Amino acid sequence: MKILTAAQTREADAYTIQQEPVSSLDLMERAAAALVAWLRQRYSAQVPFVFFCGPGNNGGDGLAAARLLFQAGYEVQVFLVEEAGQCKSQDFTQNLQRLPSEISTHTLQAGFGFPEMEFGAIVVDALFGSGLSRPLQGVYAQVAEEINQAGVTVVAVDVPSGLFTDAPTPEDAVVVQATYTVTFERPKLAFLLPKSGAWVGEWHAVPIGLHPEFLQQVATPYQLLTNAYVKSLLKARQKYAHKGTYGHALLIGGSYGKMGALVLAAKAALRAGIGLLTVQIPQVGYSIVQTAVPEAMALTDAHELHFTRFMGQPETYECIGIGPGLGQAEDTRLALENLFRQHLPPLVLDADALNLLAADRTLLRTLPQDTILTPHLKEFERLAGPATDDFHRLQLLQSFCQEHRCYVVLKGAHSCVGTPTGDFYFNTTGNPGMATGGSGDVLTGILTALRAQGHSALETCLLGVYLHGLAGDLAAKEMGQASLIASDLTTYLGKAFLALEAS
Ligand SMILES: NC(=O)C1=CN([C@@H]2O[C@H](COP(=O)(O)OP(=O)(O)OC[C@H]3O[C@@H](n4cnc5c(N)ncnc54)[C@H](O)[C@@H]3O)[C@@H](O)[C@H]2O)[C@@H](O)CC1
Ligand SMILES: Nc1ncnc2c1ncn2[C@@H]1O[C@H](COP(=O)(O)OP(=O)(O)O)[C@@H](O)[C@H]1O
Ligand SMILES: [K+]
Repeated sequence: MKILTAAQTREADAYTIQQEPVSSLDLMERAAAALVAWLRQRYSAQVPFVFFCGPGNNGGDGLAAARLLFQAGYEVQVFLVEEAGQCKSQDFTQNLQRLPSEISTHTLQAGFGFPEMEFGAIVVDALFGSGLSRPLQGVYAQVAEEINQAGVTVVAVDVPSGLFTDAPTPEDAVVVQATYTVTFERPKLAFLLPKSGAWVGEWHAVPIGLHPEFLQQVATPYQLLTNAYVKSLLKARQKYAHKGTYGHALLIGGSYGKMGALVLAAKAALRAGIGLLTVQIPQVGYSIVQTAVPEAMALTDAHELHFTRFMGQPETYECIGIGPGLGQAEDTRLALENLFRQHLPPLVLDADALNLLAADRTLLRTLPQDTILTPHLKEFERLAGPATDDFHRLQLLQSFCQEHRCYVVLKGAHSCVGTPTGDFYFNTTGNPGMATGGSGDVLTGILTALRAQGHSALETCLLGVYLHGLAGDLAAKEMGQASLIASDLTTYLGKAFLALEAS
C-alpha cells in the first residue's frame, strides 16, 4: 500500500473531487463520518467529547464530526481556536454554519482560560492536519500544551496537530500527544518513524473513498506492507516434495558465552520451513547445538571459542546466514574477509557480522549482490554514519542500499526494508514485547531459511519481517508483552504461517 505525502494527499483529494465527482464539502462529510464511526465503535454515548478545531479543513473535519456525534446522541462541546485575523477555509465556515445551536461553542484566542474538562472526557484534536506549514505558535501552541497537560485521552484527527508528516518536526516544537490518531485513507510517513511516530499514539487508518485510479498511478518509494500482499508471497508445500526441495541453509555464529543466539536462529530457521540446516560453530558449541537443536547438522571450527575459518563448501548451501553470537575477534574478521572472497550463495548478515563490516568498511565492497543486512538503529549508524533525524536516516538507508546493491532490514517498530532500487517497505506487524534480547537472532534464522527456499531477496525480507512480527503479536496476545521472550517468536511462527494463510 502506497504511503502518500501531504502534497499527494491534496492531489488525491482534488482528483477525487473532480473525477468522482464529489464536492469538497461532501468529501469532508465522508471523512467526518468515518471518524465518527470509529469513535462510536469505541465509546458509548455516556462519554463526553471536547473538540478543539483550528481554522482549516482539519478544523472543518472536527466541526462536521462534532455535529454527527451530537446527532447520534453524544454530549459534545466545541472550542474554536483562532489567532486574530487568521483566515478560515470555506469548508470550515460551512460546517460552522451547520453546527446545531444546542452544541456549546466557544472561541479560544490568545490569553484564553483553558476549559475545565469533565471527568472521563475525550479530547478530539482538530487544530491542524496535513496542511501544517510551520510549527505551532501563539494560541495554537498554548492549546496544544494545555491538552498535553490535561492528562486525558486524545484522539487526533488525521494527524496530531503540530506534527509534520513528511519532514522532521523541530525538537523544540509543540505537538499534541495523541493517544489515538484516526487518519484518513493512509498512515503518513511520520507515523512510521521512531521519533515522530511517538506523538501519534496508536494509529488507525479509515478509508474515505479517495479515487482508486489516483492511488494506482501515483508514484512513491514508500510502501506499507499489507496482509494481502504478504500472503501472496507464501509458497504452498508440494505433495511430492522431499527435504532437498526446501533448500539447505547454513548459519555461522555462536561463540563462548553467546551460543544461545545461534541456537535461537537455528530453531527459527527450522520453523521457517528449511529442508536442511547446517550450523558452523566453535568447538565449545558442539554439544550445546547437538542437544538444543537435534534437527541441525554441525560443522565445528578449528577454534575452541569463536569463528576462524569456514569449514564447508559454499556451493552446498542455498543461503548462508552469518552473525548471531559471532563475536568480533580479529581472526573472525579475517575469516569473514576470506569467506567473502569466495563465490558465495545469497547471504544474510546480522549482529557482529555487521559490526565487523562497520569496523572494516572495505569488506562492504566484497559483498555479493542482493545481500540482506539486518541492522537495528545502532548497527545501522555504525555502518552508514549518524543520522540527524528520522528522515535523514531514510536518505542514508536509500543511498546505502543503492551504493552496495543490497537489501537492508532496518529493525525496530515498523521495521523498514530498504532496496537497491531506492524503495522502502514498512512492516505493520510486531509489538514492543519484541524489544527483548534474541528477537533479532530469530529474524536472521527466518530470513536465512526463506532465502534458501528460493524466495528473492525482496520477498524474503518482506515475508520474513511480517511473519516475525505476526508471531510476536500472536505470542503477546497469549502471554502479554512483558513476558514475551525471543524463543516464543519461534514457538508461534507456525501459528503465524497459519494465520497468514487463513487471512
Ligand atoms: N477535501 C480535502 O482536502 C480533505 C481534507 N481533509 C482534512 O483537511 C486537512 C488538511 O486541511 P488544510 O489543508 O486546510 O490544512 P490544515 O487544516 O492542516 O491547516 C489549515 C491552514 O492553516 C494554515 N497553517 C498551517 N500551519 C499553521 C500554523 N502553525 N499556525 C497557523 N496557521 C497554520 C495553513 O494556511 C493551512 O492551510 C487534512 O488533515 C484532513 O483533516 C479531509 O476533510 C478529507 C478531505
Ligand atoms: N517496539 C517494537 N515493536 C515492534 N517490533 C520490535 C520492537 N522492538 C523490537 N522489535 C523487533 O525485534 C527485533 C529486535 O532485534 P535486535 O535489536 O537485533 O535484537 P537482538 O540483537 O537482541 O536479537 C527486530 O526484528 C525488531 O523489529
Ligand atoms: K489534528
